[in-house]
Amino acid sequence: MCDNCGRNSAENHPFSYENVEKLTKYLKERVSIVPQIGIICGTGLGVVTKLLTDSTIFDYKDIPDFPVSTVPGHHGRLLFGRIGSTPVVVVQGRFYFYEGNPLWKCTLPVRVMKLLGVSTLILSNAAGGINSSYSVGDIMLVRDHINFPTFGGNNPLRGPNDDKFGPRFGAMNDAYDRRILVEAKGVVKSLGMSGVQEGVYACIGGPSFETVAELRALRDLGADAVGMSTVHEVVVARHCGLKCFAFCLITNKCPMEYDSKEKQDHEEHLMVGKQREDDLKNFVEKLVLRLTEGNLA
Ligand SMILES: O=P(O)(O)O[C@H]1O[C@H](CO)[C@@H](O)[C@H]1O
Ligand SMILES: Nc1nc2[nH]cnc2c(=O)[nH]1
Repeated sequence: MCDNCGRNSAENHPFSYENVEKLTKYLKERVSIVPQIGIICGTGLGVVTKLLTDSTIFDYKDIPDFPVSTVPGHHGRLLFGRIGSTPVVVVQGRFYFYEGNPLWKCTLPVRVMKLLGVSTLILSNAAGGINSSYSVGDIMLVRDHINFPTFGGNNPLRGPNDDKFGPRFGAMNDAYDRRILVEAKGVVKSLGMSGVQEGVYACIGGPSFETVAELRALRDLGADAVGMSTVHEVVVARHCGLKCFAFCLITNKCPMEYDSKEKQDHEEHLMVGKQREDDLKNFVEKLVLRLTEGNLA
């Protein structure tokens, strides 16, 4: 029974704290790892799962009340394991607004991770490069975001606030943890990685990609890259006190001119992820180790 609205099924309306607790209990009873870091895999970025040792895997369809993924390239699995000695949980299979999900449902995995014990979240995504200096295959460390759905009132925290998760009104000027960003830059340097940028990610609702006029507007508003995810997860993560770090794989250059040859194509975005797999895997592995060693996780 939902405490917020009194209805029976937890499937079609916001989960109360108790609903999420129940869901989390199901997982806790079946896995001994208490994850410290949560990782959300973006489109084509499932390579991170290869880092896990000692893993226990749940298909979403087997977890009572958990939504299922429908987007190609997203497996729909929750994986528990270790990266080095650090206990982690990996979300492989996002839920998107454009699939018809309300944002509270898109962000459910974040609250599940919180109640599992996670304190730091690493989010990744495939994004289009708006900044003219970006190339396909670049990695952009996210300094900040522009949450367009929220400009229109569509925020995952809309509706009754559950104080057990966090306060009604929350600051977002420190959405992306500065100290983790500094560590991430240190990892980039130590690995000698090239093609790494730092910038602002804009989220639009999708699933259609942007018009040229929309892309120019996003650029003029300060966006360096654009996608359809991540920001609502960060809103919910910050609400419940998780530290956040995010990075984008630039899978395409956005067509900023009417005669641009660039084209946005989901299958191609998956391919670019494959091409940068090794770098992404090494980056996440080293970052997790650094955060643990530096007591930042
Ligand atoms: O943000 P992630 O999950 O990487 O997915 C990105 O890739 C898809 C488009 O190819 C969109 O869903 C966009 O948001
Ligand atoms: N909205 C949007 N999402 C993406 N995901 C990967 N590339 C893009 C893009 O160009 N635009």
